[in-house]
Amino acid sequence: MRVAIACDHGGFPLKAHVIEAVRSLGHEVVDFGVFSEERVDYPDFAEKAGRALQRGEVERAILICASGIGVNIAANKMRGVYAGVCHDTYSAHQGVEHDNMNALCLGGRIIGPELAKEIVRAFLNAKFLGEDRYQRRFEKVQALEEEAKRR
Ligand SMILES: O=C(CO)[C@H](O)[C@H](O)[C@H](O)COP(=O)(O)O
Repeated sequence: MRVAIACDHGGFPLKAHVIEAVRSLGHEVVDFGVFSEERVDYPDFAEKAGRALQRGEVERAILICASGIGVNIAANKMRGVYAGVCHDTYSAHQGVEHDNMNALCLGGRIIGPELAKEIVRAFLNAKFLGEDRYQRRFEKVQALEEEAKRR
């Protein structure tokens, strides 16, 4: 699959390791930057990857800032983007299987490269189970999303 990757300066040191993990699974990386540790604003890069998800150009996104929190907040403001901060492998696969998470957020100042790579593998290998209860809950999330547009 095609996977968008975007980070800010706080996530930049981890980005190369994440890209390596994505490619090692045979997936294609679409890299939305950044390309240095020069200070930037995380919403700008979360938006680039989120728009690619919305346009259907990628199936998943991985966003990295210092904590994972900023990019997560920004990404979840975008329709059709379902992001979660995961610093353990269980959350990374369960978030996809149960919640249809399509964007993984990582903190470059929180975890190291080896754990990040395992988390990325868990996220990309997982599929939404779509069983009745998970589908029902996901549709309720989508209903909240629609309601937010009207308010
Ligand atoms: O981690 C973040 C938000 O949760 C941000 O993306 C920044 O990386 C963090 O705030 C650090 O920014 P700074 O300009 O290096 O202080």
